[in-house]
Amino acid sequence: MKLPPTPRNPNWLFYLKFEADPFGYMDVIYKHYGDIITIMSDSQPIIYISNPQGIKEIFNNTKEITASGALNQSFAIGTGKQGVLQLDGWRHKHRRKLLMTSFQGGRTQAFGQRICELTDKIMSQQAISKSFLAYEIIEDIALRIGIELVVGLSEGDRYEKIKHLFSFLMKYEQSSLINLLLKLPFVNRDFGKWSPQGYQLNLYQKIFQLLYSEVSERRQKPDSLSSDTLSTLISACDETGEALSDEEVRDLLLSPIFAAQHASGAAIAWSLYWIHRLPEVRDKLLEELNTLSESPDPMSIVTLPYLNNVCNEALRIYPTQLFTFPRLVESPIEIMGYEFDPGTILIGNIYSMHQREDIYPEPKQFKPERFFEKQYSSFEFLPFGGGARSCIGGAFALFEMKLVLATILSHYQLALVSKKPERPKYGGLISYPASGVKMVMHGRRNYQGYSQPLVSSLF
Ligand code: HEM
Repeated sequence: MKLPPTPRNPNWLFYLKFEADPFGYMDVIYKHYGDIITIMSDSQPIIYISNPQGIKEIFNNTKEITASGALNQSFAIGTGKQGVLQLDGWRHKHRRKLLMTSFQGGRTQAFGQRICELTDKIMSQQAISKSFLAYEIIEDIALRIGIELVVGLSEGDRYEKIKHLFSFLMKYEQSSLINLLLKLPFVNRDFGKWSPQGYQLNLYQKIFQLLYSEVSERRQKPDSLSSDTLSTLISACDETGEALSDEEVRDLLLSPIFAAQHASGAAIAWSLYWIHRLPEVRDKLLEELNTLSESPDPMSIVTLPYLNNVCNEALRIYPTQLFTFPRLVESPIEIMGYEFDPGTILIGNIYSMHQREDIYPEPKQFKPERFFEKQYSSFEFLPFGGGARSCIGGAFALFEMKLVLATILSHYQLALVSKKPERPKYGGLISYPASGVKMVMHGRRNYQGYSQPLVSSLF
């Protein structure tokens, strides 16, 4: 089997360069080796593809390529052994469908007003003229929305504990020191709760226990009026007609909460950054928001075309998930002139796909207009992946992005503190703003954009 080209660096140097500047290094690799490359992991070839034809094969060829759950076992530490990421075949399909019913259509639409209120409540707590890290605030909003949507909790002791643990875990895993320690093979073991990995496992165990208790209690007192994911799962049956076990329900809740917190939080923070870095984008967006009534219905916000394209462009230029989950070649297959044996791993390289100059002219420029000018195929623009393992929360994530951004933009006057570009950092699965997008609030904005004078004593 002749494999696609492999970057010449030894693996340790490859990972070091990627860690230091993930997007810059991927640009260099694309320029030197093209849109299909091999990275060897021990003796296992992993093929990264950033070509629409190749991506189409990964998403659509379900006969020779599977979305193997076994390849996602490393995430089980945070998502449990029976999480949707770890499942295969018909069981994966069935559980996906169950989860998707709670993230789609009327259920999420009814949640729109709540997203706007929550965003306004958190933003109104920011002091005027004092700087704050937008990524931290947005992550808090996204996590609250995620827990409420998935578990149905918005207050109380258990809610506070769950929220605190998810938030603390994210900070712990994004800390540069912990990240470095967890990469060292002789440190990355469970030596009890005083070791970095043992401590991390202990935090996950606490989350698992809290969610398990919530599942068991809700099973005792089901509420037919609740529309959260937990309610959907406890009233669902598996393929044999039996109810899902409490443990399985708990595992199925975990990856949606993590995704809502991490992926949505980073995507909204990146959008805020671009909007405030480019005054012409912010002004156009405000102009569009000013066409709405004073208290617009959330559904009129989500149909705004420029807002839609700002979100798309933010997801294009810095996609929060750089790669699709891995896929497994099950029988010999040819992709882009290369023949792959069973056992080869294929990954869609979302970032490099979104940076192709032939598809996105001036790819480094943030230009929402490009989405007015061209209709991109789902193999060219793929922030939510595609095929058998495509994002189950993609539609909800876009809905949430638009409502959070519209609420912030139309009610608050914000500015970036620094003129320096914000660097992306890659952690675990997602890329996020390395310095957290430092911003300052100058004041409130009234309906139609008239700004209110600064009255610090109000806050
Ligand atoms: C802007 C926010 C988000 C982005 C950019 C994003 C992106 C992605 C991507 C790229 C994948 C992998 C697709 C593939 O391998 O083909 C994925 C999978 C997934 N996403 Fe998202 N996501 C976001 C928000 C969410 C939200 C809000 C939820 C849940 C509420 C969610 C739940 C999931 C789950 C459960 C999977 C795995 C599906 C499976 O294993 O079948 N994501 N997401």
